[in-house]
Formats: sequence, structure tokens, C-alpha cells
Amino acid sequence: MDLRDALQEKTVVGDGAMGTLLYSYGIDQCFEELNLSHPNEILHVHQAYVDAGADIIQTNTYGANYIKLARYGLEDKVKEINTTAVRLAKQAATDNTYVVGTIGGIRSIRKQAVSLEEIKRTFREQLYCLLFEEVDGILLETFYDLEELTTVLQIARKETELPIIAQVSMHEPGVLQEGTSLAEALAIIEKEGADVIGVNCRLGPYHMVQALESVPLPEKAVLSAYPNSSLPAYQDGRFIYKTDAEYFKASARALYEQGARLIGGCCGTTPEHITAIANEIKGEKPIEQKTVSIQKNDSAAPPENKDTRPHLYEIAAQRPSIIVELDPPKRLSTDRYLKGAQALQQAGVDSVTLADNSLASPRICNTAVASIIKQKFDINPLVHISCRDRNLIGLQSHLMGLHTLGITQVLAITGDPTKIGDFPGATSVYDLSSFDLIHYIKQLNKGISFSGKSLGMNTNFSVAAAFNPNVRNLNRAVGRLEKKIKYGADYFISQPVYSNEQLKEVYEATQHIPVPIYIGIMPLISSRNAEFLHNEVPGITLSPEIRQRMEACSHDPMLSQAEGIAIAKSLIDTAVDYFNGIYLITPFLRYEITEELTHYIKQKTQADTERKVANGSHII
Ligand SMILES: Cc1cc2nc3c(=O)[nH]c(=O)nc-3n(C[C@H](O)[C@H](O)[C@H](O)COP(=O)(O)OP(=O)(O)OC[C@H]3O[C@@H](n4cnc5c(N)ncnc54)[C@H](O)[C@@H]3O)c2cc1C
Ligand code: MET
Ligand SMILES: [Zn+2]
Repeated sequence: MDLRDALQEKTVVGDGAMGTLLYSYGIDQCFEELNLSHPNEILHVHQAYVDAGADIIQTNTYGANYIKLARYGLEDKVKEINTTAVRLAKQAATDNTYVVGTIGGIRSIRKQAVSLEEIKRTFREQLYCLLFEEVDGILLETFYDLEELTTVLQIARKETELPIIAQVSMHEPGVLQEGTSLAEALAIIEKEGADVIGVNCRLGPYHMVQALESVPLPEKAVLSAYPNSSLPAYQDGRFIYKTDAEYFKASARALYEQGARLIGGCCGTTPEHITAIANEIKGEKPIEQKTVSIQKNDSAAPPENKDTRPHLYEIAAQRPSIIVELDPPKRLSTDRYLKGAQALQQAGVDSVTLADNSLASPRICNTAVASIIKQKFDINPLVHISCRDRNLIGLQSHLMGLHTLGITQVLAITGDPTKIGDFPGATSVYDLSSFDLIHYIKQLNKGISFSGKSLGMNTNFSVAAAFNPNVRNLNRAVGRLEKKIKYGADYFISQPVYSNEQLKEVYEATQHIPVPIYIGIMPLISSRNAEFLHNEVPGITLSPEIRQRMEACSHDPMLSQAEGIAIAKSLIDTAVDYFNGIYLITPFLRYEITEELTHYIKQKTQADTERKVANGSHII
């Protein structure tokens, strides 16, 4: 009987875990390679599941694709591993067993890590191998990213008329990682032509039943569920799942009552779990009606704590705007810092920006300092957030904290590498890239957490992104800006630029960029400072003239500072002609310098505006 027909009539039992079962035997390597080196062990696992009562068994090919096998240097073994896997599963199958070819999802929360083009290529290769060996169906499982699943499902549906089982995975019960509800996601994959639609992995039966409560019975497809045996525990350096198979009996019944017609097990499950499922529901007539519990949607609440002042990207789109970086101190005293922040506020800056442990060296937490200057001086601060020091949990918690403090302006950056800072051997987290971080901050603005669940309120962040024009290939850097806009960047802030020619070049290369750019100006304070930047900082080149000017006054610190300010002013003279946004970087907490430059820009832009208004032209 065709698998589709079987599923119309009765409840069908799937198999259980392959990977975690092998792992529990002490095997900790590429599980799919074992098809070649230890075929008997794989055959025995399949046989154990068939003996336990599984109607459908899956090939040991979950990660047998080019991308995942390449991690073990096995990328040229895709065909061999998949072909052998199907033969082994078929060898274990009885006349009544269906063999489905498994293809696992690749993307996790870092969407950016693998492009859809790479996924399509690698998927096609694996799919053809499995189809060529005449499997009875295809099982697409453990897809956290709905975009990835719909993409590969479209390919599979075009290539074969065999039954396709398509299963998503959830970090949170009932929602996918970008906030799409399970019911919506399953409806989408049903529309794309999957015959069986369902969920597997990550959650145990309790949460899977809870998630299915809000899913109606599909019109054409049927529902499936492959829960993990439990949440994993970490013991003696290994992940251990609870293995109480009795609990699975009741769980199988509860999944059946939610309309699941194909029930198996994912990570942590064993042949004993499958026996329990088979004893409870195998062959039972499927339910025909169910009451769906309505998921309450509470994510639409507008943000509280909202700072009603316009965001920097709105300001710079309208008029000349100045922001000044004043980095938190490296030592514990904040007196000078607070004086500086107050002076800058009085000078009329639109924001004070606070770096996040720039150059990978610790400073007082920028959020603590930003919160103080907001409260004390009514500054609307801009907090830099780097992906280097916090994992996904830390980043989300940090952003929720910023929201709670009423801080709404952030700069999302990857972060300087630890190699250049105080702790060259420190771990860099990099769970997310700057692109992903921008994307997930914008997701918080929709009231959806990184893992997809409702936060009960929208945040109101505007997101700046970094622009480094000090590179050999400016067009590539501009390409990154375009990509950052796609991920949700509202505007850009640049590294410092040190020549009038470069200012013009950057303007010309970015004319088509539809969001404001705050162009960086960092005053030099000494000849040594100038030589360091020129000789040691990647990408920064000072003109011979600027270096000579700084060298000429190197005997006198005050003269050097004055010369640095004069050079910065001449850069500003050019910059204001091209950019509405000016980003001044305060060197070594010397806020008097950026305070003076702020006054200079204000006077200059005011005079320019008046002149342009008198001439009948406008600032863009
Ligand atoms: C305004 C501003 C503020 C900053 N504040 C901080 C801070 O507070 N804390 C901190 O640690 N660092 C800070 N930095 C430094 C920043 O993290 C690094 O310069 C970073 O490498 C570039 O910005 P990003 O983090 O957005 O990197 P991304 O654009 O995400 O780049 C990530 C990776 O790609 C590489 N890359 C970037 N551009 C190119 C290109 N054109 N071609 C090829 N490869 C490229 C980078 O080297 C990096 O490894 C800041 C930079 C800027 C411009
Ligand atoms: N079905 C596969 C296995 O059990 C993949 C599980 S989800 C990581 O190994
Ligand atoms: Zn799993």
C-alpha cells in the first residue's frame, strides 16, 4: 500500500533517534560516515526499530550533505554515504516497512551563515542520491528556518511525486524562530505540497502536545510529531536524555488526540520508546475532528518607556546633525566622563555614543554609563553593541535591559577581535554577525524574541550599522552597506576619514545609499598619535602634509592639540558639504576638543543654511 493511502486509514508509527542512540553507545563522530565504516551497527539500529514496531524507518542521512560532510572532510562522499544508507535501511525493512530518505535542515538562528543558493545546491545533490536508490518517500526534518524549508520543499515537490514529510523545529512551543506560529507555518508547507506536515526535535512530548493544541487538522495533508524523549541534561561532559519509555505511551496518546497520524521519536528516543508508541496507538483509526485552542496574540502592545525624541536617522534626513563618541572610562572614576557628557550636551550634540569595549579592552559597561547620562543630563545616548562579548542569551537580555532603561538608539557591530585587546586569548562569542544582530533587533521591534516568542510589547530601537571606508576596495564596503540595509539598518556611522579627497570619494561611492551616513572625524592630538594611526591602524592613511604639520609642533602638546583641531576643522569644512551627519570621536576623554569642534560645526552649518536659504537652494 502506498504510504499516502496508509496514512489516510490509520495511525502510523515512525522510528526513533539514530544520532543520539549511537552517541549513547559512546560514538562521537560523523554518524553518517558509519554507513560506510560500520554498516552492521547501522543495520542493527534499523532492525531494532523495525522490531519495535516502526512502520516507517528513516535512512541514516540526516547530515549527509555537502555542507555538513565538509566539516569532516567527507564532502566527496555524499553519493556513497547516501546510497549505502538507503541500501542498509532497505535491508532492515520488512515487506510492510516504508523507507524514507532523511534530509536535515542546515540553518540555525544564524540565517546569514549559509546562503539559500548554497542550500539549494547541496539539497539537490543529496535528494538525487536518495531518489536514485528508490526510497518510498522523503523526510525533511529539523528545519528551524521556515524560509529554508519552503525553498527545499519546492525543489523536492518538483522532482518527485513520492510522499514528502516536512517537519519544522521550534525553540519555543507554538512558534518558529521568527515569530511565525506553528499553525501558520504548517499551513504554508501544506500549500507547498507536503503530504505530511509536522514537528520534530528540540522539545519533549509535553511542549509538543502543547504546541499542537493550536494547530487545526490540515485539509489535505496529515500531521506528524517526532518529539525528543526529554530535555537534555549535561552530565560528566555528555548530554544525557531521560529514557522513561512508559511516559511515551501516554505522550503518544496525547499526540494522537491532537491529530498526529504519524508518530515517532527524535533525539534521546530508543527502540523502547517506539515499542511504547506502537503498543499505544499503532494502526488506530485517526481522529476526524478536534477543538483548536486559540493562541492569544499579545505582541501588539506599543512600547512603554518610549523616548519620544526623533531618532538620529530621522534627524540627519532633515538637517545637519552632530553625534560625539565619548567612551566609558577604563578606570572606575567617572567624574571627568560626566563633566564631558554635560559639556557636550550643552554644546548641542544630538547624541553621545558609547563604545562597547572598543579595541577589545574592558571599560565601564556602556549601558550603565548611558543610563546615568540620560537621567542626569537628558542626553539621548547611542549604545554600541558588539557580538563579541555576549552569546544569544546575553544579547537578548542586554537589549531588553536597554529597552527597560528607555535607551532606544543602538549601533550593531561584530566587534573588534580580542587579539588586539587586553586579553588576546579571550573567547570571542560571535553567535551572531552584525547582519544577524541588526535583523534580530528589528524582530524585537515587532515584539518577538530571538527564539520567536512574544515579548508582550514592541521595542522601539533604531539601529545604526558600522561603515568602514578605510579599505582597499571601497565598493565592497559599500556592498556591505547595501546588505546591512536589507537586514534592517536605519543609518550608518563611519570610521574616521583623514583627507578631503577621501571624503569626496566616499560621498560619490555612497550617493545611492538611501539612508543617512554619519561621517567620522577623529581629531589628532600629537605627532605620535598621527604616526600610530598612519603606520599601525589598518586602512588609515594620513597625507604627508598632515603628518608634517603634526611633526612640526611635536615639541609642544598644546600646539599639537591646536594643530589637530585645525586639521579636523578643515576636514569638517569639506564633510559638511557632503554629509548631514558628522560623527566626532573624542580622543582619550579630551572632550574639550570635540566640544570645540561641535561649536565649530554648529556655527558653520548655521551660516551655510542661512546662505543657502538666501540663495534659494536647500540642504538635502
Ligand atoms: C562607528 C563604529 C563604531 C565601532 N564601535 C565599536 C565598539 O564599540 N566596539 C568594538 O569592539 N568595535 C567597534 N567598532 C569596530 C568594528 O567592530 C570593526 O571595525 C568591524 O570589523 C567592522 O564593523 P562591523 O563590526 O559592523 O563589521 P562587519 O561589517 O560585520 O564585518 C564583519 C567581518 O567582515 C570583515 N569585513 C568588513 N568589511 C569588509 C570588506 N569591505 N571586505 C572584506 N571583509 C570585510 C571584517 O573584518 C569582519 O571580520 C566600531 C566601528 C565603527 C565603524
Ligand atoms: N533523525 C535524526 C537522528 O535521529 C536527526 C535528529 S534531529 C537532530 O539522528
Ligand atoms: Zn532531534
